[in-house]
Amino acid sequence: MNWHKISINTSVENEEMLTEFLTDISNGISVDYSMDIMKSGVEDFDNKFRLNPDDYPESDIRLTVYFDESVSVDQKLAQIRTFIEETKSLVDKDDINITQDVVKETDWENEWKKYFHSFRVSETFMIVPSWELDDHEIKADDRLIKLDPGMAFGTGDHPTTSMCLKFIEKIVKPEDKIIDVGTGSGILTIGSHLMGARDLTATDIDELSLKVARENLKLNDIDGVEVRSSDLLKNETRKYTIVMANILAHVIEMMITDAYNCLIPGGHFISSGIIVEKKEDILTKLESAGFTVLELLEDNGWISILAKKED
Ligand SMILES: C[S@@+](CC[C@H](N)C(=O)[O-])C[C@H]1O[C@@H](n2cnc3c(N)ncnc32)[C@H](O)[C@@H]1O
Repeated sequence: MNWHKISINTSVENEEMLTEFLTDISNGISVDYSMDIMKSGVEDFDNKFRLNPDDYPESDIRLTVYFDESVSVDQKLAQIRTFIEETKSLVDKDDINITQDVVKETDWENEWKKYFHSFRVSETFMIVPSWELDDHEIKADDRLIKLDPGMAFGTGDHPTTSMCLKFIEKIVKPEDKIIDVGTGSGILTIGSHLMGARDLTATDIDELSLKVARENLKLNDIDGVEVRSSDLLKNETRKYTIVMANILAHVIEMMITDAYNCLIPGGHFISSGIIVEKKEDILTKLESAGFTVLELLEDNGWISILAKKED
């Protein structure tokens, strides 16, 4: 099915009037705020919403409504234009910008496949999307991570993920017991399996991510991973040789002490998803929990840390 999408970019002063009107003539409305407005309204914005800065509108706000294909979009556009013309209390009318688009329902699932292709993440790790498995050349010592990320985070092209894979390539051994906290697409667990590790636990708080992770493990012919729902390391009683987590800095902060307690002496903590501005904070917290920081990687404003619990 196709949907008509109408977006209106305007000043924040018009939000209330337009929202009320658009709610009346549609089945639902979404409002996006500019980066500046979000920053002023959300405490700790950089930590929480920095992942997709391009998603924010350039105008103060963007109001978006959808109509199914049976509705006359021209009629809806005319209604909206008349409302804008006739409503005296709306401000900056010349800067109200209306755009219209048609969205195919199936595209939401498949559109991104056009942009996601095989690529090398580190010396030996290659990411290969499931729809490109047959048409790509493999070097003798390449480690292929076959992936269909679906709606879960973790295609390997985000620096926070690729830096984790570089640490995994460097330290993971077959005898390791590993927990991948916030597994997303399962990419770090698959990478660890390719390094020979077999005692693997992958957790996430999000059910959809767990489903995608299970599918990706299957795609890579990996059995025996414990995939389960969990909130960070709360209620974790097992001991591991490696804890890895690519979440955001404020979440990493919350789990540092639990990570230390879940590791055997000599165990490693790989943490990622940390913006450079939080670097000193996290390093201090790691050290005061008892970790020794072994290595730090930095890429595009993000850092990843390899730390060790001393023997
Ligand atoms: C940035 S993604 C990382 C995905 C993948 N590990 C990677 O490196 O690409 C963070 C993941 O952590 C999960 N997450 C967020 N908060 C969590 C929590 N409190 N407990 C467990 N998982 C959490 C999210 O659902 C998401 O899948």
